[in-house]
Amino acid sequence: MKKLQQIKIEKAKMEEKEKLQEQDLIRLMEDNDHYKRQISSLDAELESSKHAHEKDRLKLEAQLEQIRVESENKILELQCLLSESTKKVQELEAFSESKLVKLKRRELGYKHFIDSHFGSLQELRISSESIRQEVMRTKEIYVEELSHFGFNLKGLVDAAQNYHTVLEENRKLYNEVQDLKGNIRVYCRIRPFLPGQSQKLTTIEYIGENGELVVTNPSKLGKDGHRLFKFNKVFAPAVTQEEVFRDTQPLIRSVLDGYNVCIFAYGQTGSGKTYTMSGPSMSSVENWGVNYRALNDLFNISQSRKSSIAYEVGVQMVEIYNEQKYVCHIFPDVFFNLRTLGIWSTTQPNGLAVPDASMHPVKSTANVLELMNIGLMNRAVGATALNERSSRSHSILTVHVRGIDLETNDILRGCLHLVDLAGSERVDRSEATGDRLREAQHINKSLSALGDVIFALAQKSSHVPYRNSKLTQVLQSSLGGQAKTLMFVQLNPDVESFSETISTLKFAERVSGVELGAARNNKEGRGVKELMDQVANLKDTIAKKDEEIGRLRVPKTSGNGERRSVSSTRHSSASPRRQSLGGPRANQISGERSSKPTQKAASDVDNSSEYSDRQSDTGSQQSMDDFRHHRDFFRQSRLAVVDADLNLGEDTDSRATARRGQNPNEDVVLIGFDDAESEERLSDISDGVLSMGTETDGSINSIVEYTLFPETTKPPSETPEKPFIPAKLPRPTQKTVQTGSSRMSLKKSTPKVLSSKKPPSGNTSAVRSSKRWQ
Ligand SMILES: Nc1ncnc2c1ncn2[C@@H]1O[C@H](COP(=O)(O)OP(=O)(O)OP(=O)(O)O)[C@@H](O)[C@H]1O
Repeated sequence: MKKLQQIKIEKAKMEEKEKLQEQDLIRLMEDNDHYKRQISSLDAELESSKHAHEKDRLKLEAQLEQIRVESENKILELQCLLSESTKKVQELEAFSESKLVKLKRRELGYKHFIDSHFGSLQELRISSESIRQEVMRTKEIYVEELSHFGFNLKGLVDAAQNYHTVLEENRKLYNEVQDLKGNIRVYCRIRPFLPGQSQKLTTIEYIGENGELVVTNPSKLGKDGHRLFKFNKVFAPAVTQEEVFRDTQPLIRSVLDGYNVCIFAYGQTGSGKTYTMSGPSMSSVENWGVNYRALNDLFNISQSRKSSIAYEVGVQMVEIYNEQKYVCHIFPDVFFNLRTLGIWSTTQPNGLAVPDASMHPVKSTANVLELMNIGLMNRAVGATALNERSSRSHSILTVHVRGIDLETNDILRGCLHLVDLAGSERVDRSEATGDRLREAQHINKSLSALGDVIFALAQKSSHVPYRNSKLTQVLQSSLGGQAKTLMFVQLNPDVESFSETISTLKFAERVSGVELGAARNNKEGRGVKELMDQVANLKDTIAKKDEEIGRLRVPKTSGNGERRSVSSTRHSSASPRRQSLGGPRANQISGERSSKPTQKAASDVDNSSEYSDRQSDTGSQQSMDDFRHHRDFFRQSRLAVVDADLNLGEDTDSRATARRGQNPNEDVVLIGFDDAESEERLSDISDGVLSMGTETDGSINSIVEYTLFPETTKPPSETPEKPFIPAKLPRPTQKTVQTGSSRMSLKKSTPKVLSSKKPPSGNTSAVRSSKRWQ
């Protein structure tokens, strides 16, 4: 049992063990499955990695092949480069070899050069030593010469210190010479016939070298047909612009010395005023008129003086039209109404009479030419727009000069007025009305005012009527005082312009006579003049006798021949002025006239001019006495004529006074004469009268007042009462018949001249009464 028990225990153990073994087996079988599965997955993995590896291997082999090809190419390239480099190295070796050879050669050359220069240096050293010795010697000479120069320089310094004093003295002397020549000068210039006018008859018979001028009245034969005038200078038609300027030049210099100068051109339309003042064109220098030449001169002189005086130049270019407006041509927008412009009442402290807004600084002639071109262009435009106004307006170019003396800081101020006056023709003959009449009146007024100012200055009158017109106001600074005045009297030689020519010449003669009557020259001048008159008269008598003898000897020739002989005799006369100076012969004529009024009327142009001659001869004192004398008479006569004219039979004094009180301009229109003769007579006589009216109040009224009564201006002849007889009012009709032919020709001529601008029309009598002094 025990054994069985043991066996049983052993059997249980055996069974236990078997159970464990079974479990192990199961586990091992599971492990085996697991491992089998693992092995199969590892197989699959191995297979895939084998594929991948195979792929990589193929890829790497391809890359290897590519690299191999590339490296083979590279090797080839490198082999090429190597061969090239080898070639280059060989070349460089060859080049450096040759360079070396060259450098060696050059080194040899330098060696030679240095050797030779070394030799020269030795030579230079030797010569520098000799030069040093030379310099020492020269230095000694210099010192000697320097002391000599110092001595000379001292003299120069003294001279330089005196330079300013000498310059000042020179200026003074120069201007004294100018003063001696007279502060008012009159140059007469005769225009040549224009192309196509060569067939025309001329009124100019003789031009003397000393300013004598003989004009012929084509309608009067014999002696009465000739008139003699004397001016400072007469320029023949052929005289060039340069020659005309040569006689004007000295005045330009005065402007730079601080003087005021006024140069104006007077004459009828188309007589060459613009030609003389501006020239026909600016393009050619030889045609330049006074304006351009004057400015050119100003700049040239100012340049030559620039080391001692610094000059500044400014120009103004204005136009006065109808006494109301002026246009600044350089600045066409500047268009002022003079009536509202207070500045016109007096000259400004800076010497400007017009607002300095219109002033333009200029630095050279080219500058001026440019400005004047603009000005002329603007004027041309204005002229078209305003119906060719240029002939009926005064064009004024004013040059202001300011100089600073660099040594003393003194300031010099000079002013040059260059004036192209309005046409001076007798507008009254053209029967103008409306605007034209107004223009005529204004031109008359301003030209008369200009004459009044000149005469007032000549008479040294305490009152100079500058304010009577805008023209004289603008020119105020350059008229009177130290100012110098030059008038160009422009003549048209055409016979048709004879009447205008005579009027112009009479005006000019009176202006020129002004200077002759000046205090300083008068004393010496008159004695000489009287003697010259006597000589001239004697020569005249001899010539007459010769003529008579000639006539008795040879058969009587034609009228023309006779006339020629008269004129030729006259040419040979020593003093052509004899006739106009009014010696004993003139008195005789005057006497005849008063006793035979009908004969006198036959040539009233000459009558009044003879008076004018006498007037200039009698001197300023006499003139002033005459003036006072006549003025009283004018008043009486004027009143009488107003009365006669209106035929009212009332108290003339009160009527006239009342009328004057109403409107000063009314007289101008109302006092008229229908008779053409009286019209001409009035203008002629105005020559002799208006100049005396310098101390009037200057209105148009007063101008007309003194213009209308010609006879009263006749100087007293033997008996002082005679001039008071208004012998020319009224004039017998018979006289008109006697002078009919000459009058016709005169009357025809005037409208012709005017028609070149614009044919005027209208009421004669109205214009007539505004007769201006010519
Ligand atoms: N000395 C001269 N030589 C040649 N031609 C001249 C001379 N003077 C004037 N003329 C010519 O005569 C003509 C009229 O001259 P200009 O225009 O100067 O006269 P004006 O008096 O100024 O006239 P206006 O009063 O109309 O201005 C112009 O054709 C001008 O070229």
